Amino acid sequence: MAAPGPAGAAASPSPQPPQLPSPFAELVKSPSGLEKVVLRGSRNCCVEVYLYGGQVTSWKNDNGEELLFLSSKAIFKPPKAIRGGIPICFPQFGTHGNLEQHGFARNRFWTIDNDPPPLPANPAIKAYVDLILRPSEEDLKIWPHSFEFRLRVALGPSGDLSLTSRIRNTNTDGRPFSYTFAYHTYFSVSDISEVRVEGLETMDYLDNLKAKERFTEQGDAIVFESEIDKVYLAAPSKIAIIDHEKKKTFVVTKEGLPDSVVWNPWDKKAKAMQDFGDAEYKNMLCVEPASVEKPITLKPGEEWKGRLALSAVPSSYCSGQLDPLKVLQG
Ligand SMILES: O=P(O)(O)OC[C@H]1O[C@@H](O)[C@H](O)[C@@H](O)[C@@H]1O
Repeated sequence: MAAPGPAGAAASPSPQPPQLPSPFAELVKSPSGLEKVVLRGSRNCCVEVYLYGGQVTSWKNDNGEELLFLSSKAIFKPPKAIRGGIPICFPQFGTHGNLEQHGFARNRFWTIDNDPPPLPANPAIKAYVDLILRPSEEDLKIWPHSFEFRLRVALGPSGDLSLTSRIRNTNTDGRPFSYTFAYHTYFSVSDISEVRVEGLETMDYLDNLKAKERFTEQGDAIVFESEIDKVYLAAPSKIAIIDHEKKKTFVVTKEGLPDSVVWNPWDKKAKAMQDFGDAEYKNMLCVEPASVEKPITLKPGEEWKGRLALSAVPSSYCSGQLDPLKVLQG
């Protein structure tokens, strides 16, 4: 029996934080009061995932260098989604439907899922966390479908970050549902005018700045001189973001996600966003593996899987040595 406290009342044990299956994952409270899971890898390698939005907000390499962009003006207070990292757009990407822009998953509280159905085993991955989102009564009023959305965030031994989403239709009334989806990934870059994206040249895209009209990308790799908001269709499974100044290449690998959005608000839109610094557009680029053009449809009991894997490798492109095909084909 517990010993009585000073006032004679039984001492209540201090609440224990939930145990996570990975010894390299820890649940902590951020200064904003929101909870986040910290995944630790070798040396200074580290990933942070907020339960709010199921959102990765930080990915650091061995040297402790931040690889994702998070706005200095990001608001960590519901219902605002956190500006930066990797927001999850579900069940709607952008304005492709009647829901709020980018759907509601990014501003809901997810919970830790300590007993998810197994994923293919990868013994090399020691730092991971599984989250789950189910719709609330309120959510069912705006999107009348029952679902389970399981998200695994994993930090690989060489510092690679992967996100695996599994979405299951749990409707009991026999109805299918359809959705669009994106991993709205904000990369940190040295200077947007020194960046090029390879893998999307010659692709068809829908231009969000031109009423979603369809065009074909011309010429070489994508470079940035003004606002861009394009949905590249049937994009390849590997895309390279080459940062000349940092001599770094991000390799974005996607599975189950045919499209890829590329977004930078540039100066005018940056100024109009309350949670984004006026000049921050220079230091970020969104490349967002997505399924936008053709919504995904699931019948009751069916499950969809979409995976994003990110790695950051040194590049020597500025000296003209890098063969883009080597980056894209491994
Ligand atoms: O401000 P939000 O809702 O986070 O959206 C940011 C941008 O997200 C991009 O994915 C969209 O293509 C843009 O049209 C949008 O402006």
